[in-house]
Amino acid sequence: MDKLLIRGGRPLKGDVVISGAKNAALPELCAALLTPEPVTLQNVPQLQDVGTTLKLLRNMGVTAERNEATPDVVTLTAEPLTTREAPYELVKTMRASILVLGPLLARFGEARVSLPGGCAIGSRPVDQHIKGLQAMGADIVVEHGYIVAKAKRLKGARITTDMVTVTGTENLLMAATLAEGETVLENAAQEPEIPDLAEMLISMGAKIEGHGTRQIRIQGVERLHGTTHRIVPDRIEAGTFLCAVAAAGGEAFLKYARADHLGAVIDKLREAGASVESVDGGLRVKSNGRPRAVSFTTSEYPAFPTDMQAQFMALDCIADGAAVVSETIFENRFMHVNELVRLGAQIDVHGHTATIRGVPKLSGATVMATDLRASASLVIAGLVADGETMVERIYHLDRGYDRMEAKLRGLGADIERIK
Ligand SMILES: CC(=O)N[C@H]1[C@@H](OP(=O)(O)OP(=O)(O)OC[C@H]2O[C@@H](n3ccc(=O)[nH]c3=O)[C@H](O)[C@@H]2O)O[C@H](CO)[C@@H](O)[C@@H]1O
Ligand SMILES: C=C(OP(=O)(O)O)C(=O)O
Repeated sequence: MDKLLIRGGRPLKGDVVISGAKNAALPELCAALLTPEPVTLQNVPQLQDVGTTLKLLRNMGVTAERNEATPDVVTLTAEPLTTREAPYELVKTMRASILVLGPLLARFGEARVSLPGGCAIGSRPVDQHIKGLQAMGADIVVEHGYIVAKAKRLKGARITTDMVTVTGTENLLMAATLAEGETVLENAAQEPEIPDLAEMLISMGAKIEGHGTRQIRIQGVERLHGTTHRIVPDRIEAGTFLCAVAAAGGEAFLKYARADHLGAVIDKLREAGASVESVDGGLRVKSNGRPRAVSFTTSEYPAFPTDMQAQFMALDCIADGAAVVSETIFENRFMHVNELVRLGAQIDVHGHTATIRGVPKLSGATVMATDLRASASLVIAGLVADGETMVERIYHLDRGYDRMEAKLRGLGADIERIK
């Protein structure tokens, strides 16, 4: 199993290119199922979850070709399909596999998708996806660990989800594009990946309004056609590099990073004392010495993202003062705390709240990554710690970051992958 060896204490300096967003790429790859015509995606990040999604789609008969000269361009053709099934072996490694459910059901009238099951950060049920599709007339049973769904043609409906769900909104949005009549999604997620998906679907002939707001209206059409779409830059990857520079010191230019998608994170970084500036083509970040401790609460976009909680906590670990961090989205998303403590951090957890008392220095040790963003948090901690930090189980990191250690090395970090 690969590990990362980090020799901490070096400031970061230089330019880094932000890749396409994992959380936009995954639904957008699945959206290719909605049409028999070729769909080309540009700016596809090179990460494990994309590989798993391509495997899942190919397993159904989709042809998916990466352009050799430009590996960030993938063309998919979902015709003919040999099966409408997403097997457990593939779904278990990536919860976002549930995103094939809506498109399969909408275009083919049937789908058999393994239940994703629990994962490190919480139980993560998909009841809202199922409830929404049932409201659109689907006949759904859960048997032998699979969601088995059938519908002659989905019918438009008004759907109010019990909570804001990102992939739930995406699944229902994709399904509604081919349904008969109008669908109104109330309490829809507003994360930037949703309008990006909606723009892609519109370019395929879908009729969608209100994406990026709490209410999305979709007029179903008979069929969708092929398209070429460029995936939005990854705001969480950008946020991770912003935190890394603010914690480790130095300054960097993040090419393609978008300030308008990172409002809450940038506000908190400024509160911590870093300078973050929107410049032509990206973001510039500069550390102004030891950060100040900053408290925050995770919530739905546009509030502070849960996917940045662990990385910002690493910054708070070496900040001046104490911070209180509340996690409101996932019930078990403090798995990084015990590992940060192994590096010398002072953190107490009570339920959904962590109190961090900043220390002047962390000290390198061997730590174990437990989930994707926890891994990124340990890498940031390793960059600021004295001596050597070994981060084990980085397959979690590889799931969602495009060549992170190479990008950090480009900024001057002393970090290497141990095979
Ligand atoms: C591939 C992708 O885009 N993943 C993101 C997506 O995950 P994902 O879409 O899985 O997260 P959701 O927005 O659905 O989850 C929000 C909350 O709703 C709950 N819930 C959700 C659906 C459901 O049917 N029932 C239910 O109870 C979840 O357990 C969680 O507590 O949004 C999360 C929240 O911003 C991010 O951390 C993930 O990076
Ligand atoms: C939790 C995450 O992803 P996923 O929903 O794919 O598990 C994440 O990107 O931080």
